[in-house]
Amino acid sequence: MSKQQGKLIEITITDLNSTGDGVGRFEEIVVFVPDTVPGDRAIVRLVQVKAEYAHGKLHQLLQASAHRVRAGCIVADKCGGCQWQHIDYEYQLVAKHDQVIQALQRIGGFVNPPVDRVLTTDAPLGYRNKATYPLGISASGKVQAGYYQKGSHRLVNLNQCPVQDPRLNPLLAQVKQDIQQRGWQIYDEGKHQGQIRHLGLRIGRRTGEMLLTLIVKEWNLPGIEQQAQEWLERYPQLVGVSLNRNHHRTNAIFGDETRCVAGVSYLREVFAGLEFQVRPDTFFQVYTETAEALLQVIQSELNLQGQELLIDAYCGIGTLILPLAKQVRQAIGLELQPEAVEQAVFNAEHNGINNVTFQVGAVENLLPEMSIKPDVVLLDPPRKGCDRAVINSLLELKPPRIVYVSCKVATLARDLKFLCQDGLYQITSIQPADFFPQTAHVEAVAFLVLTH
Ligand SMILES: C[S@@+](CC[C@H](N)C(=O)[O-])C[C@H]1O[C@@H](n2cnc3c(N)ncnc32)[C@H](O)[C@@H]1O
Repeated sequence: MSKQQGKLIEITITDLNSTGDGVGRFEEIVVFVPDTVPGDRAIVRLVQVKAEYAHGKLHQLLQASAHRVRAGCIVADKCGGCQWQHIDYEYQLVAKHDQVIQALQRIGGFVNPPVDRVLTTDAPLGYRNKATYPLGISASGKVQAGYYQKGSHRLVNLNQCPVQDPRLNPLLAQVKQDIQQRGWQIYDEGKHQGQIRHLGLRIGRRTGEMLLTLIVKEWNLPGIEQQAQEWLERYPQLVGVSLNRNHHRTNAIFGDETRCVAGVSYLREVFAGLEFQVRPDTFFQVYTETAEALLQVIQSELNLQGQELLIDAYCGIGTLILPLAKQVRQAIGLELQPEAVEQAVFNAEHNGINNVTFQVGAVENLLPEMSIKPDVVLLDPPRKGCDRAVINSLLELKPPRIVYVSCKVATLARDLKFLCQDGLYQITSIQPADFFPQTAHVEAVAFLVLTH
């Protein structure tokens, strides 16, 4: 038997899979190897062997691919935050384009999907406007913050992260020290004990305003008011410090309740020419500039004439619906999270947009109850995609145009298959966008028209 666990094999990497691992073949099986690139020839240690595939670990690089680069991060080989720091940026874009095509072909059954080049604003580092770091304790008792190692809950301690907006970095090391000095207990997920679980940082790219949030197990954190004031004084761009309580045994980061401890409970950001207030606990696209470029593609593709009724399902704090509302007769936003809707209502009023209303609830409950006939439905669901009830309502409502914004192409492909069954809808184009450089994640927008 030539494929035992632990065995060293020599392979050539020919592909990348959807989670970002290199893919090669050894004898009759497929081998997935993190940290490799198509074109690499390598010695790989088999770490898990199944009948038709195996997982391997890079042991020695014999010949480096032409697409391999030196990572822009010193912990890139350990940290699970990025998968593609070792791949040149041009090739990352090519790989993401392929990823979208493959998902549409394999999962959606589309033979020749019309996928455009990946949209990018060409700043593959220093782009993220938000960081949420799990906290931990080192063997010597030091407070740590960082990301988990690939496939584990072991923390890789960071004092800076090259994909984050560099203005957030100075806070990281100092806040860890302050937590240590205050003697606040770091949460232990095994025992479900301790006080602080995560450190959240957020920045308005255009305004420079920052928010600091501690995600805590219980509200009681002695000295937090004084510490929060000290942080506000030390960092003039920091406009608010909040606590968010998550007292559940869960992998979800944020809990349901957020309280501002010092300063204000939101930062201001300029997006598509509008001023938004963004809270620590509501969704906002992490790459502001590319999200704005994608919105321009949506606007140009839709070519709205001012007469349309638009529904934005999964509208968040109004990032997409508010700029679009200025180009239609009426807009309706649907959103599950009450805090996001509250913020969306504020953002609409603040920008003088008065042809938009919002409904709080799950799209799968709200949409089937709607008796109106929208001209355009915009969908921007979380990674799991649309509930089947949402797809069924769309098949009944038959809006002439659907725009589907997705952060997971597998569920996009699944949902497009349902919408295009029997030829009811046709995809006119698909625009991928690089919202997450250095990672294997890709955003994509599909434009659909009703055919009959
Ligand atoms: C990917 S975000 C998009 C938000 C917004 N379109 C934007 O660009 O900022 C998805 C949003 O859907 C909301 N959401 C998740 N599940 C939902 C559901 N079943 N019904 C309605 N909204 C939901 C989340 O709270 C989140 O605000």
